[in-house]
Amino acid sequence: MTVAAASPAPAAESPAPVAGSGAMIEANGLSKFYGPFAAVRDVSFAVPQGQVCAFLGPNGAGKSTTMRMLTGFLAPSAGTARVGGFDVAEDRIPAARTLGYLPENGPLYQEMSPAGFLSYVGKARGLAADRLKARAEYVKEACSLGPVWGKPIAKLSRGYRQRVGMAQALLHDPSVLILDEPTGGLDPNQVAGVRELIGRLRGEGKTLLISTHILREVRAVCDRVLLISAGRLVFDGPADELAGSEEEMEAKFRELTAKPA
Ligand SMILES: Nc1ncnc2c1ncn2[C@@H]1O[C@H](COP(=O)(O)OP(=O)(O)OP(=O)(O)O)[C@@H](O)[C@H]1O
Repeated sequence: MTVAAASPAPAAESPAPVAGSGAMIEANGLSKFYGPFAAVRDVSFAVPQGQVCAFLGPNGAGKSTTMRMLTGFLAPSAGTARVGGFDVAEDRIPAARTLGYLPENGPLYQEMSPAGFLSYVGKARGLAADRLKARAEYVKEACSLGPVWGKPIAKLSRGYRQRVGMAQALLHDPSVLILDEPTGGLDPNQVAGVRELIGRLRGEGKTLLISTHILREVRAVCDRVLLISAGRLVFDGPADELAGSEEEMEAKFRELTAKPA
């Protein structure tokens, strides 16, 4: 649920600088066990400032679980996560100020309009009234929410609901965005709109981690690919290193994520 992303904290000021490795997103040996089942096993990576990184994997591979641990919404069984240099478990408030998160299932609070919902989220994050007004105008335009600004979220199409989710993730102008399937269930025009928005965010120097199933989009917008299969990281490198053409990329994806016989 999207509002959870607003819960940790007031976001009045910019956080202190990134420390340590200089990475904006860091997974250090992250694991999540449900009983004996390992949803995520010993996943480590670091995303530098300004990089747009795709997080790929088959259904059930562990993408959402990893993202929830990176955003501090799920406690890992082992390992640590840092955003903007802040440990998401120990330094929750500055980590939350640095981070915008689009969870898998988009925004709820169905009876609210996008305007009301974003105002609610902004206040929960501690944005001052004039800043909230300015940021709401920005996300309204950036996410093309003008036509539905005053309509109940319950009445919106899936594409518009997804944009409301993006708008809440962007509202406090975070330098890191973790987006769980921002193009899930969208039509090609809507996918193109998300691609454009990601390009704009890249231009603003944001650091992005994006899970997706659309390999074509990865080649279009991402600098780097992290591929997870059965909870383990099986590839980490530039998209063109994974494969030259879209067909080759699909073949490589299947090869790297094939279950052992
Ligand atoms: N609370 C839970 N209890 C038990 N198993 C869980 C729980 N949450 C997730 N899992 C399991 O962990 C594995 C990883 O799930 P996760 O949602 O992270 O995958 P995913 O890569 O995001 O998949 P999708 O692309 O379908 O969203 C799956 O097998 C899932 O069934």
